Amino acid sequence: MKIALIQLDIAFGDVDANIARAEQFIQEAMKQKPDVLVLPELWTTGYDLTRLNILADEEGNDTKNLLSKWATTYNVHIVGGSIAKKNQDGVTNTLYTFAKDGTCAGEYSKAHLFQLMNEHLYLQAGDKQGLFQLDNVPCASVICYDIRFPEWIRTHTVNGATVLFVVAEWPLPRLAHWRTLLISRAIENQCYVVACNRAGSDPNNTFAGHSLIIDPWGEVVVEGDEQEGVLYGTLDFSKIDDVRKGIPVFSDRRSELYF
Ligand SMILES: NC(=O)CCC(=O)C(=O)O
Repeated sequence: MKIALIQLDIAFGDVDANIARAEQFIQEAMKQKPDVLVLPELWTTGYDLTRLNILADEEGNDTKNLLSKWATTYNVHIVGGSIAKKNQDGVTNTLYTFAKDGTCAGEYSKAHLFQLMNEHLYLQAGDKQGLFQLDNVPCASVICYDIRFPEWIRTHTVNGATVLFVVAEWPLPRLAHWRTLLISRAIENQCYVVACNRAGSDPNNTFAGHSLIIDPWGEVVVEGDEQEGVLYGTLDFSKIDDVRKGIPVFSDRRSELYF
């Protein structure tokens, strides 16, 4: 499975500009014929939280139509970052995955809201797991701060996920945490971690970039720098079986001892 990570520099609150820029990068990425494209967190609006009442996408309908169209037009699966989705209870930070046939393969709303960036003031938390399949590969998606909750990630891998997609707007001052947490999640879950962060700045933060693909042994397959751009990497699923056979963490778990 060949992956392209679109490490976008998101224009603050400018949905049309972000869609146009993302499509330029998608066209560039498709020259390498990836199977899966990944976009970052809140890629249409950025963290323009005070204007979400006008910017958020009603029921995610515009985003779903766009991702479905891109998936069929470019013949590629899309882990569609996340967007602000407006529904009757408020706004969620929601990730849609579309398969190349244009169908929605998964929907996940960020479960852990990040208070340092005021998410709790403007967003509702999700409460459902992010499991889905692409080409019969069991996958899961989570969003940014979720990676600080190993028990949440473990819930997904115990339920079968072998590829963990992470979409993020992770600030530069905590770059070391980003790398360490992602590598740890890959090692402890013996799964691929495919993590797409944004580049650039907004009025409140400078973001880290450093999108990463990490294999089930914890080795970095590819890592970006802080600049906007596209990164490519290939997942070799035999590595998951090899690592899990060598150190059988899942069958050695003592779930009766844990919370
Ligand atoms: N957008 C986010 O969830 C950021 C999370 C973050 O920066 C962290 O340190 O955790």
